[in-house]
Amino acid sequence: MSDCLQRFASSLVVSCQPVPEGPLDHPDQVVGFALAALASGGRGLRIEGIANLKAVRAATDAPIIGLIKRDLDTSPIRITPFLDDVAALAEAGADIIAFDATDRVRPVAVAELCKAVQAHGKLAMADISTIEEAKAAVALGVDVVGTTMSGYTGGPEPSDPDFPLLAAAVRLGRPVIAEGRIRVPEQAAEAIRLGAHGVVVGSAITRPEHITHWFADAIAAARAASARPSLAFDLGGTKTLVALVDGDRIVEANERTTDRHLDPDDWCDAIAELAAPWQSRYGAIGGAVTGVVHAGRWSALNPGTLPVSANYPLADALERRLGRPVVLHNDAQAAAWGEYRFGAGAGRDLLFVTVSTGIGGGAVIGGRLLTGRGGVAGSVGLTQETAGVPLETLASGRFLADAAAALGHAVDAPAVFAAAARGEAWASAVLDRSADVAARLLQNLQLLFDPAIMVVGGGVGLADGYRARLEARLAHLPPHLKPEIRAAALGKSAGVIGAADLARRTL
Ligand SMILES: CC(=O)N[C@H](C=O)[C@@H](O)[C@H](O)[C@H](O)COP(=O)(O)O
Repeated sequence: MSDCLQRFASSLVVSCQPVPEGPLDHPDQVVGFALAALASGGRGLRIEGIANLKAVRAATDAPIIGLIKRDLDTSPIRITPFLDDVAALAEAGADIIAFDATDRVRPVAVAELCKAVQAHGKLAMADISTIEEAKAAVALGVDVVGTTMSGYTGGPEPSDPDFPLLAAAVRLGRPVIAEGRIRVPEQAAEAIRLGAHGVVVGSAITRPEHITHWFADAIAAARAASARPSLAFDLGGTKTLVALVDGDRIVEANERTTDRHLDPDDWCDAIAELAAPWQSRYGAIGGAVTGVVHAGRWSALNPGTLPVSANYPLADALERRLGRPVVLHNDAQAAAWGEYRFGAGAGRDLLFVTVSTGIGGGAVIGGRLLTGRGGVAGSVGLTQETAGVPLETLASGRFLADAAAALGHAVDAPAVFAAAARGEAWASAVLDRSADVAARLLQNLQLLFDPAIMVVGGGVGLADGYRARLEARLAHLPPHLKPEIRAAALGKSAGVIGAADLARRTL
């Protein structure tokens, strides 16, 4: 490998290309950027234009990738399209000359550009956009390949670097420079881990106009999202709650019994009717539903709760009625997020387990709500206690009523708690059976995720004495394995508060 390439092996190369015609578009400023970069860990430079290149060459002997950008009427090729450009760059002191090597209409063939660069005693860098172009360039004998052009040959500009292309190009055996949309240090490090010979970073270091826009746009989006309340709904098996939500505050709410005998179209109509009075008062729209939502489609997890047919297009159905996109989540996932942001979690990693008519859950780990591949992450009630027996059938509110009935007491879950409080042994025994199963679940979840806290909610989970039963069963565990149980703080509002916040974040 040439000495020049060796000098920035596994290192940062800083592209110092001001925004054309911007206030920093002057050779003095380019030299300033270049020297600042070299003084701070940059090992090479990428410089556009002859005047800039000459000025920088006079200021440093660091390796320079030179290029000339042109806007041609007859070709989309912008980077070093002509042989004269190659000669001028060689003359001005570039060590490496970069040229567009994409497979598009061009004034000069890639082979000729490559030959000319090397004839001037310089290294040829092929800026490519596909693996086929990389292969063709390597076959022509270029010295180094850059992923520079990926994402810039048509279609919308992606937001991430093209790491799959980098990884594939590295396998061709020629040095590859990762370039294009590397915005944060972690991406630069990942490029090196993928085998890049060097990493070119431009905009994120030397285009303050772009960087300022990134910040200003993100702030503007957050401002717009928090300027108005969100509309959120929680569609469950027994009730449909629709609310205007401002942060963690329910401004107004409307509720209706969910008619299980109707179908999803009717449930969507109900949501739209309940939201109608607030039409112009909300920004984002978020929804929490029982069952699983993935890519805007809704399916039942437990048809006993609400008999939704598989893959109902819920996002479309609601957007048609509400006139705006709706961000959807499973209800327990949304509640987990609500508790994480505004409730018992207070920003700590948590597992949320709601023991109610059924059992649901959600996980927020590392500040992210886990939704999973298909949307079912956190559905702890459906984990199998023994083959074919979902855990919730042995611990939920439904279980309490069934177990009571089997003992000759035709009562609901609250009545089981009341009987236990009166000292009736049969009721305590039923609660103990549920708590045995739920405590085992919490112990397993601690081992799987090791969250900071375990938030327990739901009518059963929050009923008098239930948490104490769980604590008693976990008391023997050593501190590092023992779940830190907290009572859910948002109650029945957790779903709408979480759904509203999740929607606000996607604006
Ligand atoms: C596509 C194209 O014309 N890229 C140019 C190539 O020299 C420059 O405008 C980029 O700034 C450079 O590639 C570095 O990329 P980023 O600024 O994303 O770090």
